[in-house]
Amino acid sequence: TPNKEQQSNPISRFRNYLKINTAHPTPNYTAAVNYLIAFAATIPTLKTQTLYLTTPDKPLLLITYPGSNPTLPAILFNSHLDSVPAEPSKWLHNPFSAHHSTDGKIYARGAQDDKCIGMQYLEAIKSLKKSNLNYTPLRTVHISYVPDEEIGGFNGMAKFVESKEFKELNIGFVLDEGQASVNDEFRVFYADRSPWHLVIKAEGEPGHGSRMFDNSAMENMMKSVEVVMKFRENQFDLVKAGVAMNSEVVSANPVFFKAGIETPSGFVMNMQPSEVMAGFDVRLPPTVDPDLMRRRIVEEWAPAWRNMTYEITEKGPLRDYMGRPLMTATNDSNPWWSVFKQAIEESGGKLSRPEILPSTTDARFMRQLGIPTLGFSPMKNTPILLHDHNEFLKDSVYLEGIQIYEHIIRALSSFDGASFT
Ligand SMILES: CSCC[C@H](NC=O)C(=O)O
Ligand SMILES: [Zn+2]
Ligand SMILES: [Zn+2]
Repeated sequence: TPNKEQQSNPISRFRNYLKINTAHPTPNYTAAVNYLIAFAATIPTLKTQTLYLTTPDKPLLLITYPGSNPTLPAILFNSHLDSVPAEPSKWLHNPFSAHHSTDGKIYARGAQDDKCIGMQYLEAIKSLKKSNLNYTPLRTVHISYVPDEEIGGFNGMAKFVESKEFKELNIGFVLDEGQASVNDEFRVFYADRSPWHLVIKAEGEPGHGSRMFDNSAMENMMKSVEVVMKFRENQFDLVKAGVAMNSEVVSANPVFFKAGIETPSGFVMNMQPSEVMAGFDVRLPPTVDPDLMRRRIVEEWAPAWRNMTYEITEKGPLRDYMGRPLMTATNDSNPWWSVFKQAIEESGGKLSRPEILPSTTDARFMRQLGIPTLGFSPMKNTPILLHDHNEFLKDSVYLEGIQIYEHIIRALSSFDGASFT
């Protein structure tokens, strides 16, 4: 009969975390936080604290591994509690059963994004304490579990970084989630692209469906759509030609069109509507000047002379408190970078060239405060399945990740920073 240790091992603990459904729109944050608190309680010296920065159904869990010199800036390891929804009928296995296949794959929503890292942080500390009894961190290590990253983080990390509790942590460096790598090198991210939700609206002359006339709302909108799609093609051509990576160009993807006069029996066919709307998901790399982009939108995408209006909703900051683009240095000017990189190398791993993340994470809120923040999830030789059907992570990749974090946590938390605090 299996003993207790065999029943509860890193893989079973990961699978149990994955079985807690924290998918939007109804994430069970309370269950996830209770589970993490119970696991943290099995690791000596860890302290836990639950913060409620908005409503009681959106807890934020903070776990602390105290360092011997609390005056030094601390290290923060962040992960989000939530995940995007899943369509179970389109999966091979139920996305909330954490099915473990005979070839080692663990299928679950959140397996890659990002419940793996949330559990790996704790497993790494557990393992570090077991294998290295004398190890005490110099710097304090904090682990945060935040709600709502997938819907923008406005009631999660955005509130946390503004809190008195966060300021008191005196964070010097942050690791947050990254993305899987399809080859043998780990990926690391020094910036995100900023999302803009752009809605453009065209107005024009209504009229009988049989009439040809200038300036209908539809015609005005179609002209804009052509302009946006041409811009998109030019940006995408840079990627296809190998001149830039996907995350280094501006993406502008149409996500909705709203037009026509709809009745219970369908769209009215013989009326040309007086109003049309289209929505675009626009992503700006930190290297792009947002004012130039705004001018392009006013002058070319939604020009008033074509009877168009627009609304841009910026989903987060573009610049830090000093007005600088939200980028973390990945060279010797950033001592944390050097310590991080060396830890990866000492663990036997290799890093590929630092990248900009194509999407957005909570890292932007910490970079806004000027805190160096890198995106990193130790998943190599793994297909990129975040937000996809059949998201999975191999057990061996998960376990290797725990060892990588042991190296990272030890290196960062023992970094004395000599001339640097
Ligand atoms: C509007 S902010 C949304 C944040 C989201 N993050 C993960 O996918 C993203 O779309 O990048
Ligand atoms: Zn994520
Ligand atoms: Zn995500």
